[in-house]
Amino acid sequence: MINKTSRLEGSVKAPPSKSYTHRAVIGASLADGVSRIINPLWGADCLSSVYGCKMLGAEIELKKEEDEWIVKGGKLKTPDNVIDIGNSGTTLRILTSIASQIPRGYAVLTGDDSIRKRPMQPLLDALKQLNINAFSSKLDGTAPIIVKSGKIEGNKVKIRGDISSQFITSLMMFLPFNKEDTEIILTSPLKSKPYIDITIDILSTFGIKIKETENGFLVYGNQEYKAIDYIVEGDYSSASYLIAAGVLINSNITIENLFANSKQGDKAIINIVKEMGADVKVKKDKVIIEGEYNLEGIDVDVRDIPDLVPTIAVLGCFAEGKTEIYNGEHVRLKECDRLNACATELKKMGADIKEKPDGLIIRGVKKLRGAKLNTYHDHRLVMAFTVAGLKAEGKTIIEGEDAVKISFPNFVNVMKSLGAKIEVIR
Ligand SMILES: O=C(O)C1=C[C@@H](OP(=O)(O)O)[C@@H](O)[C@H](O)C1
Ligand SMILES: C=C(OP(=O)(O)O)C(=O)O
Repeated sequence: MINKTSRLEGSVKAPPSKSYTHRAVIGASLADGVSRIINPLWGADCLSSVYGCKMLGAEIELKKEEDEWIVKGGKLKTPDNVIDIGNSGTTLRILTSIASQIPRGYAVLTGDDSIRKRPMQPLLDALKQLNINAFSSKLDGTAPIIVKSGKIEGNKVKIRGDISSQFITSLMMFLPFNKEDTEIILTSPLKSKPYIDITIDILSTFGIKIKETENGFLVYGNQEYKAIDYIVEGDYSSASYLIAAGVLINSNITIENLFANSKQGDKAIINIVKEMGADVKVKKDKVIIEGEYNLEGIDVDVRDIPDLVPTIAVLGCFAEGKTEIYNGEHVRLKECDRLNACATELKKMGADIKEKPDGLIIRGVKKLRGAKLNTYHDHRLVMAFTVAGLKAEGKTIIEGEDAVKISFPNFVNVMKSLGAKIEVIR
């Protein structure tokens, strides 16, 4: 239950990056040797990657006190059971390609109700072009996915870029095992590109080279992952809820562990709130928010920042005039249809919000009223709607609050430490 909060104060650390943690643990599992992942995200999605990598042969020790994961990788094995990756799209997509490199037999990857609806066919079709047999058990392009052990063949693969960049990340992480250099050719414009930049960035740390080309990417063949020590940076998508709360409520807060030179696309949240009129201060490794701002509505292209949509939708509700979110067709393909969910639920608070095929049009009403909101088992909706609840008149009940464990397990405590009036009712 959330109550209107009139002041936020204090200093908090942004949780570690979900995207970097996934790639770090999977890359380390492919490297012959021992890697250390320092400051990993202990969120359920990243633990799904840990579990999947273990099932595929990595030895991983999770050291809570040291806040480190020790990964001994390099030898893939045939899993002795189905791999249940829970709610994590990133894990499902990346491990589908990797699983083809087990020495013999099959791997089966599945997950929860939401994951078994998320698109996989473009990746399955791409793998087929490389002589890898992976298919949907229901023959409808969704998990469970059955992957057959096989040798990569060919030097070209075509894939569309507009459904999920995770397909391309997946290919990038497995193609170093091809004997030949492989060209990834995009057949439609790439969305969520910054996540590819994250992949290329961390893969270079593992010693894997990828080149951007005119039509896509070139992954060099016959490359070996090398073991590394890796410190995971803070997560801008998770920080977006803290930043949104900070600019909407009278605040004096500092969010540490956010690096100004990060490759994360979601650092765009800084420019979005600045453009809306909030004078947040950006330092080398932190963001400072002081005061309370009157925000103005803006148009936001979310092609490369799909995960910020719920945050921007909430900001738009409290801004003067119109906020338009566009280029976000892929935002419907996440844990739930987030465009529809934002429109449906924020309306319950009195928001003026219209759904379009590729986005939302929000007319700021300045005042929302507390309501009972469904969050569709979606962590980002829980966090964005919490921010709306802190600014709304009266009480807001957020159903399914425990979904925050996916990407920001201590979200409620962090918010409470800043003074947010939140009570968890179980
Ligand atoms: O590769 C990643 O770490 C991610 C890519 C994005 O998905 P899409 O590429 O499917 O848009 C993003 O929404 C997701 O939360 C994380
Ligand atoms: C869509 C998300 O993650 P994934 O695709 O890994 O499930 C997310 O974290 O918002």
